[in-house]
Amino acid sequence: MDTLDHMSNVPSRERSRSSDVPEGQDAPKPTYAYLGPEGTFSEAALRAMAPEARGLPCVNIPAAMEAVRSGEAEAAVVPLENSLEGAITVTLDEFAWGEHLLITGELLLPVQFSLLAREGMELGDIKRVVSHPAAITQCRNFLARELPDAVVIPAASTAGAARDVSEPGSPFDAAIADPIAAEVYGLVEVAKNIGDRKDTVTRFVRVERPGPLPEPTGADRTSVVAFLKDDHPGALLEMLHEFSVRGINLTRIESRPTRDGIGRYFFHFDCEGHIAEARVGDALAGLHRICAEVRFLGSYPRADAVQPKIKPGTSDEAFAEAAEWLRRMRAGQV
Ligand SMILES: O=C(O)C(=O)Cc1ccccc1
Repeated sequence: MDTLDHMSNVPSRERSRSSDVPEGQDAPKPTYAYLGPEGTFSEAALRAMAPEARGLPCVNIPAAMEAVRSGEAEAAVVPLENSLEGAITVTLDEFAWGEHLLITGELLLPVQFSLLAREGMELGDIKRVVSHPAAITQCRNFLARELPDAVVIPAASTAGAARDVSEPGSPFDAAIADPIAAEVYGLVEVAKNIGDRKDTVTRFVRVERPGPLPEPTGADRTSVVAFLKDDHPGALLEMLHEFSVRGINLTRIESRPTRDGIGRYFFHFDCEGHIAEARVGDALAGLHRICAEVRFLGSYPRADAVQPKIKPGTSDEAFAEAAEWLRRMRAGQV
């Protein structure tokens, strides 16, 4: 995968809510919250998406999103899914349950993991490994093969784990993290590129307070959360039908517990297209009619710039022509 190609599609447009800057003065740098501390993959994603931004490291993903809600940050960059293990559920749940935020951009970040330890440590010395759960699950084979007896402990972030390992008297022997974290925290790479697959990618999204949407580009993605009205046979099929009948391709579907009891779920959908396009708007309105609640999470340019194939009869022109036909019929102009 060509990283820069994907990164270059990040929209440059800033939805700045700051007032106009007087002539001769530099615009203030926007503040972007991210899962800290320095050296996380989230920080790498943020630097790629908004090189001009001031980074605000946060203790966890919900705190980064909360910094946007409170106005402490203009935006946050948070991981949403990875190509090996799927969803980052804490992010999905924050979108579904937290106060409304909008996704305004995305980035695909190729991710490589290293095993970092203090100088002098060797693989055979490592008994306690610490890292973010998303890193641990992507390095399962390495851990089982090379460190079968090691205890693996989850941490708030990869770089936080590396920082913990670097501290004198640390209870941990090694961290799984970005090689960059070795430089930041004075550690050495005991093993490099230890991911179960060497080509994993994490999708990050930029999150902002509700406001104007990014303009459609022709290669967009739309994200929504849908809560069922009631549990009945075919309820999921009915929701999927709203997309399929309008020729809309889904790019991700996830069920998450409603927290009301076993067997009760709500759904996250990502689909191709922009809510400004007739077929997508119509599908979301259809979902709204049949669901208890639909939370619109945003329409934003796709990082891979892939354009959807428009099925005959589902273009904006086809919708406009059909609406005009209906108007004529209703007026008796047969
Ligand atoms: O902990 C980090 O560095 C993060 O940014 C979260 C994460 C962990 C593993 C892969 C991608 C993102």
